[in-house]
Amino acid sequence: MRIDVVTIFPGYLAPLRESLLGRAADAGLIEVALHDLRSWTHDVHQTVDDAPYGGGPGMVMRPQVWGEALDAVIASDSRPPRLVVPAPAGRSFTQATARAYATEQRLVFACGRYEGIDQRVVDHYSRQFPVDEVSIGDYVLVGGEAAVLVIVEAVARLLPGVLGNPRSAAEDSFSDGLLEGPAYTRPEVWRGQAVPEVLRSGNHGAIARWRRDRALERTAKRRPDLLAALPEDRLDAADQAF
Ligand SMILES: N#Cc1ccccc1Cn1ccc2ccc(-c3cc(N)[nH]n3)cc21
Repeated sequence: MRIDVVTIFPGYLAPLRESLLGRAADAGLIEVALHDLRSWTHDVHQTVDDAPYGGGPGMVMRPQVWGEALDAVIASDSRPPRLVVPAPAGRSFTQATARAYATEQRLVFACGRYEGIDQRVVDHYSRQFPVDEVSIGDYVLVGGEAAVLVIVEAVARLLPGVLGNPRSAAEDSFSDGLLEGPAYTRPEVWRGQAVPEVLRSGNHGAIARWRRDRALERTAKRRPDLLAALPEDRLDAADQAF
Protein backbone atom coordinates (compact mmCIF):
# COMPACT_ATOMS: atom_id res chain seq x y z
CA MET A 1 0.00 0.00 0.00
CA ARG A 2 1.16 3.47 -0.88
CA ILE A 3 0.33 6.27 1.54
CA ASP A 4 0.81 9.95 0.68
CA VAL A 5 0.24 12.67 3.26
CA VAL A 6 0.02 16.36 2.31
CA THR A 7 0.46 18.70 5.29
CA ILE A 8 2.02 21.99 6.37
CA PHE A 9 3.62 20.09 9.26
CA PRO A 10 5.45 17.06 7.76
CA GLY A 11 7.40 16.67 11.02
CA TYR A 12 4.15 15.85 12.80
CA LEU A 13 3.96 12.64 10.76
CA ALA A 14 7.46 11.46 11.69
CA PRO A 15 5.96 8.72 13.93
CA LEU A 16 4.83 7.00 10.74
CA ARG A 17 8.42 5.96 10.34
CA GLU A 18 8.68 4.50 13.85
CA SER A 19 8.02 1.04 15.29
CA LEU A 20 5.22 -1.06 13.75
CA LEU A 21 4.78 1.27 10.80
CA GLY A 22 8.50 1.72 10.40
CA ARG A 23 8.97 -2.05 10.23
CA ALA A 24 6.08 -2.34 7.78
CA ALA A 25 7.67 0.32 5.60
CA ASP A 26 11.09 -1.37 5.82
CA ALA A 27 9.45 -4.65 4.80
CA GLY A 28 7.93 -2.92 1.79
CA LEU A 29 4.40 -3.57 3.03
CA ILE A 30 3.70 0.14 3.21
CA GLU A 31 5.26 2.99 1.28
CA VAL A 32 4.84 6.36 3.03
CA ALA A 33 5.53 9.70 1.32
CA LEU A 34 5.16 13.03 3.14
CA HIS A 35 4.61 16.25 1.18
CA ASP A 36 4.86 19.82 2.50
CA LEU A 37 1.88 21.76 1.15
CA ARG A 38 3.92 24.96 1.18
CA SER A 39 6.05 23.48 -1.66
CA TRP A 40 3.17 24.45 -3.96
CA THR A 41 2.92 28.10 -2.87
CA HIS A 42 4.36 30.86 -5.06
CA ASP A 43 4.60 33.83 -2.73
CA VAL A 44 7.38 34.81 -0.39
CA HIS A 45 5.19 34.19 2.63
CA GLN A 46 4.15 30.74 1.34
CA THR A 47 0.51 31.63 2.02
CA VAL A 48 -1.89 28.69 2.35
CA ASP A 49 -4.90 30.37 3.95
CA ASP A 50 -7.27 33.31 3.55
CA ALA A 51 -10.28 34.89 5.26
CA PRO A 52 -13.59 32.96 5.01
CA TYR A 53 -16.25 34.21 2.57
CA GLY A 54 -19.30 35.25 4.57
CA GLY A 55 -17.12 36.24 7.54
CA GLY A 56 -16.67 34.30 10.77
CA PRO A 57 -13.71 33.32 12.90
CA GLY A 58 -10.40 31.95 11.70
CA MET A 59 -9.04 31.29 8.23
CA VAL A 60 -9.77 28.77 5.48
CA MET A 61 -7.14 26.94 3.41
CA ARG A 62 -6.97 28.19 -0.16
CA PRO A 63 -8.12 25.88 -2.98
CA GLN A 64 -5.40 26.87 -5.47
CA VAL A 65 -2.48 25.55 -3.42
CA TRP A 66 -4.36 22.36 -2.53
CA GLY A 67 -5.25 21.80 -6.17
CA GLU A 68 -1.65 22.11 -7.33
CA ALA A 69 -0.41 19.91 -4.50
CA LEU A 70 -2.96 17.13 -4.93
CA ASP A 71 -2.62 17.15 -8.74
CA ALA A 72 1.13 16.68 -8.37
CA VAL A 73 0.97 14.10 -5.58
CA ILE A 74 -1.75 12.01 -7.25
CA ALA A 75 0.18 12.06 -10.54
CA SER A 76 3.36 10.92 -8.77
CA ASP A 77 2.19 7.32 -8.61
CA SER A 78 0.10 5.28 -11.02
CA ARG A 79 -1.98 3.55 -8.35
CA PRO A 80 -5.53 4.97 -8.20
CA PRO A 81 -6.01 6.84 -4.90
CA ARG A 82 -8.71 7.13 -2.32
CA LEU A 83 -8.46 10.69 -1.01
CA VAL A 84 -9.04 10.90 2.75
CA VAL A 85 -9.67 14.29 4.34
CA PRO A 86 -9.87 14.29 8.15
CA ALA A 87 -12.54 16.75 9.33
CA PRO A 88 -14.67 17.18 12.48
CA ALA A 89 -17.75 17.10 10.25
CA GLY A 90 -16.66 13.89 8.51
CA ARG A 91 -18.26 10.47 8.60
CA SER A 92 -17.13 8.43 11.62
CA PHE A 93 -13.96 6.45 11.06
CA THR A 94 -14.63 2.99 12.49
CA GLN A 95 -13.05 -0.47 12.43
CA ALA A 96 -15.19 -1.17 9.37
CA THR A 97 -13.64 1.88 7.68
CA ALA A 98 -10.18 0.64 8.63
CA ARG A 99 -10.95 -2.76 7.13
CA ALA A 100 -12.18 -1.14 3.91
CA TYR A 101 -9.12 1.12 3.66
CA ALA A 102 -6.83 -1.87 4.20
CA THR A 103 -8.00 -3.17 0.80
CA GLU A 104 -6.99 0.03 -1.03
CA GLN A 105 -3.85 0.19 -3.21
CA ARG A 106 -3.27 3.82 -2.25
CA LEU A 107 -4.47 6.36 0.29
CA VAL A 108 -3.79 10.09 -0.15
CA PHE A 109 -4.39 12.12 3.02
CA ALA A 110 -5.07 15.87 2.89
CA CYS A 111 -4.32 17.37 6.31
CA GLY A 112 -6.16 20.63 6.85
CA ARG A 113 -5.45 23.26 9.44
CA TYR A 114 -7.16 26.54 10.47
CA GLU A 115 -10.93 26.12 9.95
CA GLY A 116 -10.42 23.55 7.23
CA ILE A 117 -9.93 23.36 3.46
CA ASP A 118 -12.08 25.27 0.91
CA GLN A 119 -14.95 22.85 0.16
CA ARG A 120 -14.37 23.08 -3.59
CA VAL A 121 -11.23 20.96 -3.20
CA VAL A 122 -13.22 17.95 -1.94
CA ASP A 123 -15.95 18.64 -4.48
CA HIS A 124 -13.44 18.83 -7.35
CA TYR A 125 -11.63 15.57 -6.57
CA SER A 126 -14.86 13.74 -5.74
CA ARG A 127 -15.63 13.89 -9.46
CA GLN A 128 -12.51 11.86 -10.27
CA PHE A 129 -11.73 9.65 -7.26
CA PRO A 130 -13.35 8.30 -4.12
CA VAL A 131 -13.06 11.05 -1.51
CA ASP A 132 -13.91 10.55 2.19
CA GLU A 133 -14.17 13.27 4.80
CA VAL A 134 -13.65 11.36 8.05
CA SER A 135 -13.90 12.14 11.75
CA ILE A 136 -11.99 10.10 14.32
CA GLY A 137 -14.29 11.20 17.15
CA ASP A 138 -16.71 13.77 18.48
CA TYR A 139 -14.12 16.33 19.54
CA VAL A 140 -12.30 19.07 17.63
CA LEU A 141 -8.58 18.85 16.88
CA VAL A 142 -6.39 21.70 15.59
CA GLY A 143 -5.63 19.93 12.33
CA GLY A 144 -5.78 16.67 10.44
CA GLU A 145 -2.32 15.30 11.25
CA ALA A 146 -3.22 13.54 14.51
CA ALA A 147 -6.20 11.96 12.77
CA VAL A 148 -3.93 10.66 9.99
CA LEU A 149 -1.65 9.01 12.56
CA VAL A 150 -4.68 7.28 14.08
CA ILE A 151 -6.15 6.21 10.74
CA VAL A 152 -2.86 4.94 9.29
CA GLU A 153 -2.13 2.89 12.41
CA ALA A 154 -5.63 1.36 12.46
CA VAL A 155 -5.34 0.47 8.77
CA ALA A 156 -1.71 -0.68 8.68
CA ARG A 157 -2.17 -3.18 11.51
CA LEU A 158 -4.73 -4.98 9.35
CA LEU A 159 -2.31 -5.48 6.46
CA PRO A 160 -0.94 -9.03 6.19
CA GLY A 161 2.55 -9.26 7.63
CA VAL A 162 2.43 -6.04 9.64
CA LEU A 163 1.36 -7.52 12.97
CA GLY A 164 3.54 -10.25 14.45
CA ASN A 165 0.43 -12.15 15.49
CA PRO A 166 -2.31 -11.87 12.83
CA ARG A 167 -4.87 -13.33 15.27
CA SER A 168 -4.66 -10.04 17.21
CA ALA A 169 -6.30 -8.06 14.43
CA ALA A 170 -8.88 -10.73 13.80
CA GLU A 171 -9.90 -10.92 17.46
CA ASP A 172 -9.54 -7.42 18.74
CA SER A 173 -12.25 -5.05 19.87
CA PHE A 174 -14.95 -4.31 17.32
CA SER A 175 -13.91 -7.21 15.09
CA ASP A 176 -16.91 -9.21 16.33
CA GLY A 177 -18.90 -6.09 17.08
CA LEU A 178 -18.14 -6.19 20.80
CA LEU A 179 -15.57 -4.51 23.05
CA GLU A 180 -12.93 -6.95 24.16
CA GLY A 181 -12.99 -8.05 27.76
CA PRO A 182 -10.24 -7.75 30.42
CA ALA A 183 -6.81 -9.31 29.84
CA TYR A 184 -4.45 -10.77 32.46
CA THR A 185 -0.89 -12.05 32.64
CA ARG A 186 1.55 -13.14 35.36
CA PRO A 187 1.82 -12.88 38.34
CA GLU A 188 -1.19 -14.95 39.45
CA VAL A 189 -1.77 -12.52 42.34
CA TRP A 190 -0.80 -8.84 42.20
CA ARG A 191 -1.43 -6.44 45.12
CA GLY A 192 -3.94 -8.91 46.54
CA GLN A 193 -5.82 -9.29 43.23
CA ALA A 194 -5.93 -12.80 41.77
CA VAL A 195 -6.34 -13.66 38.08
CA PRO A 196 -9.88 -15.08 37.51
CA GLU A 197 -9.62 -18.80 38.22
CA VAL A 198 -11.33 -19.87 34.97
CA LEU A 199 -8.41 -18.44 32.98
CA ARG A 200 -6.05 -20.79 34.79
CA SER A 201 -8.38 -23.81 34.49
CA GLY A 202 -7.23 -25.05 31.10
CA ASN A 203 -10.91 -25.55 30.25
CA HIS A 204 -10.98 -23.83 26.86
CA GLY A 205 -14.75 -24.00 26.51
CA ALA A 206 -15.27 -22.37 29.88
CA ILE A 207 -12.57 -19.78 29.10
CA ALA A 208 -14.22 -18.88 25.79
CA ARG A 209 -17.61 -18.55 27.49
CA TRP A 210 -16.16 -16.40 30.28
CA ARG A 211 -14.40 -14.13 27.80
CA ARG A 212 -17.59 -13.77 25.75
CA ASP A 213 -19.58 -12.91 28.87
CA ARG A 214 -17.05 -10.28 29.97
CA ALA A 215 -17.07 -8.76 26.45
CA LEU A 216 -20.89 -8.64 26.42
CA GLU A 217 -20.98 -7.21 29.95
CA ARG A 218 -18.43 -4.51 29.12
CA THR A 219 -20.15 -3.64 25.84
CA ALA A 220 -23.58 -3.45 27.50
CA LYS A 221 -22.17 -1.14 30.18
CA ARG A 222 -19.87 1.09 28.08
CA ARG A 223 -21.26 0.94 24.53
CA PRO A 224 -24.91 -0.19 24.53
CA ASP A 225 -25.11 1.30 21.03
CA LEU A 226 -22.77 -1.41 19.73
CA LEU A 227 -24.87 -4.13 21.37
CA ALA A 228 -28.07 -2.70 19.89
CA ALA A 229 -26.42 -2.62 16.44
CA LEU A 230 -25.41 -6.29 16.54
CA PRO A 231 -27.32 -8.41 14.00
CA GLU A 232 -29.67 -10.86 15.76
CA ASP A 233 -27.73 -13.87 14.51
CA ARG A 234 -24.53 -12.66 16.19
CA LEU A 235 -25.98 -13.33 19.67
CA ASP A 236 -26.60 -16.94 20.73
CA ALA A 237 -28.96 -18.20 23.43
CA ALA A 238 -26.28 -17.97 26.12
CA ASP A 239 -25.77 -14.31 25.18
CA GLN A 240 -29.39 -13.34 25.80
CA ALA A 241 -28.64 -12.52 29.43
CA PHE A 242 -27.11 -9.19 28.27
N1 LIG B 1 -11.69 21.42 9.72
C1 LIG B 1 -11.81 22.00 10.71
C2 LIG B 1 -12.03 22.73 11.92
C3 LIG B 1 -13.30 23.25 12.08
C4 LIG B 1 -13.58 23.93 13.23
C5 LIG B 1 -12.63 24.11 14.19
C6 LIG B 1 -11.36 23.58 14.04
C7 LIG B 1 -11.04 22.89 12.91
C8 LIG B 1 -9.63 22.39 12.89
N2 LIG B 1 -9.26 21.46 11.83
C9 LIG B 1 -8.63 21.85 10.69
C10 LIG B 1 -8.41 20.72 9.93
C11 LIG B 1 -8.89 19.61 10.65
C12 LIG B 1 -8.93 18.25 10.38
C13 LIG B 1 -9.54 17.39 11.28
C14 LIG B 1 -10.09 17.90 12.46
C15 LIG B 1 -10.78 16.98 13.39
C16 LIG B 1 -11.15 15.69 13.16
C17 LIG B 1 -11.81 15.26 14.32
N3 LIG B 1 -12.35 14.03 14.54
N4 LIG B 1 -11.81 16.27 15.16
N5 LIG B 1 -11.18 17.34 14.60
C18 LIG B 1 -10.02 19.25 12.75
C19 LIG B 1 -9.43 20.11 11.84
